[in-house]
Amino acid sequence: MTEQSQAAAADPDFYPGRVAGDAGPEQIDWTALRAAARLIKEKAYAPYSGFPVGAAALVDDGRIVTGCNVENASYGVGLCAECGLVSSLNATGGGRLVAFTCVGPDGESLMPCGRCRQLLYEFGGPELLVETSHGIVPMTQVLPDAFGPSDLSRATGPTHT
Ligand SMILES: O=c1ccn([C@H]2C[C@H](O)[C@@H](CO)O2)c(=O)[nH]1
Repeated sequence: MTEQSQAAAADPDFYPGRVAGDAGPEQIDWTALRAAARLIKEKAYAPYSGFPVGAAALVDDGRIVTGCNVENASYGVGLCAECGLVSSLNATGGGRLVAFTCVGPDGESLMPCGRCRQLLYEFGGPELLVETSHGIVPMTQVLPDAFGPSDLSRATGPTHT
């Protein structure tokens, strides 16, 4: 059992990086986050789709992490901007995502794709604030009834036939 799955087993509300005392949407500098997403979008490698994406998130220690999409000639293995963002989060010290925004080719808000909602849930949990074209909403609205780390507490151990 890993340290994280032990923590998940001990606390049903566990998710990595959880802290008390969350900031509300009004405490977040969304303009700065959007600017960071627009800036990193310029680094996207999207020669196949022509659809550059930039993502930026505020971490609970105040730093901002970003990511851009990186495509591949083997289309299916392309990486979304959120993949780069969560990699950067972990590479630069970990922590919990507090607020997230993503922009598409026009620099305007873009909803994270289905898989990336799960990536974001892992590191932001249900309270992560997400900017959408219709306002700022918690992750519970973006990924309702989410499967998450705490569900793994029901594991029965390795099986094979
Ligand atoms: O949330 C999303 C949705 C799409 N893309 C990328 C994947 C692909 O490179 C391009 C077109 O789907 O946009 C992201 O980076 N994040």
